[in-house]
Amino acid sequence: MQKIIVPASSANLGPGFDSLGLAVDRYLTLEVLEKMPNWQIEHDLGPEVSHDETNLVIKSALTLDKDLTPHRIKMNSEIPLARGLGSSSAAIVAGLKLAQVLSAKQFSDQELLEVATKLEGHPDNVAPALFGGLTISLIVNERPQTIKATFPEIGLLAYIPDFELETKVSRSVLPERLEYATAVRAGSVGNALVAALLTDDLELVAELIEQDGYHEPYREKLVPHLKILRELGHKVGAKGTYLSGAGPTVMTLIAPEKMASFIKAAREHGLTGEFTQLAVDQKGARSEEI
Ligand SMILES: Nc1ncnc2c1ncn2[C@@H]1O[C@H](COP(=O)(O)OP(=O)(O)OP(=O)(O)O)[C@@H](O)[C@H]1O
Ligand SMILES: N[C@@H](CCO)C(=O)O
Repeated sequence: MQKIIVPASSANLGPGFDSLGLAVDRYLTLEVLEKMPNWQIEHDLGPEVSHDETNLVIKSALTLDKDLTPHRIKMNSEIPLARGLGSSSAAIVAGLKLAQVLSAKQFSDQELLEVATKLEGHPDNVAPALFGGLTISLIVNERPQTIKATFPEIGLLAYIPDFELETKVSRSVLPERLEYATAVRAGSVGNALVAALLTDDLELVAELIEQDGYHEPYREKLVPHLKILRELGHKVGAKGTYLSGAGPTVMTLIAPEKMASFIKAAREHGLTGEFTQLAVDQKGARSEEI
């Protein structure tokens, strides 16, 4: 039997809006079971996620190859829905990997990236879900491209609030236009953040990852815990806090030995969501025979 494994991902990393993404070790898995007259996907993700060919996983698979033979699929996901940890991208990438497993045709990594980006709308989550690690992505000449890089050695602590925030809602508060000077500054901060990440300059990362000018200032009202966690991070010497994807999850770069006091302080400030330590997934989406 084939098993497909796809990591969660944390997008933006502050000023890398719609571009930077990091694969993390929470997983969506598919088990490819017997052939069926119609597609059937078993899961316990709740009533809003369908069980037939309208499911995002199956729709994505059929986008790559519309002639796939229907199968029974078992899906398990550790990635919470609509929380900023790339659940929709993981589902899309899992569907593309499913097509790769079932189809007689061959698909290149570039084809997978192109179809996944088209389905998700931007490449920042699908690229790390596909390839693992830290990815720097963009769409140039209408083609998505991505560069895989190494993330510095630092702990990752996610705060996952107990409410959902759909990407389309979180994008609806963004402005249609930015002042020229604001855009220039936001771009230069993003460039320097990438340089700081690639040169392991964690002090500079800590400063720049909190200097986004593209999305966080507009989303703050939807995610009031971002400011609280950022300020607590400064007190305990964290290496930066940012809104993960479209939120509401907030990610803090912080040494593991500082996590307990950070969490304790957050609880004292009334934050009741889940704290979870994450690690970078280096492999990205994969399929294996079990
Ligand atoms: N395993 C899945 N199977 C089918 N549909 C899914 C699955 N996971 C997510 N989805 C769909 O994607 C929606 C969530 O996508 P959304 O872009 O709002 O959030 P996200 O991908 O979790 O967060 P972000 O893009 O900010 O990291 C769900 O409401 C559901 O419709
Ligand atoms: N870059 C995207 C990630 C979520 O899909 C956003 O922040 O809206």
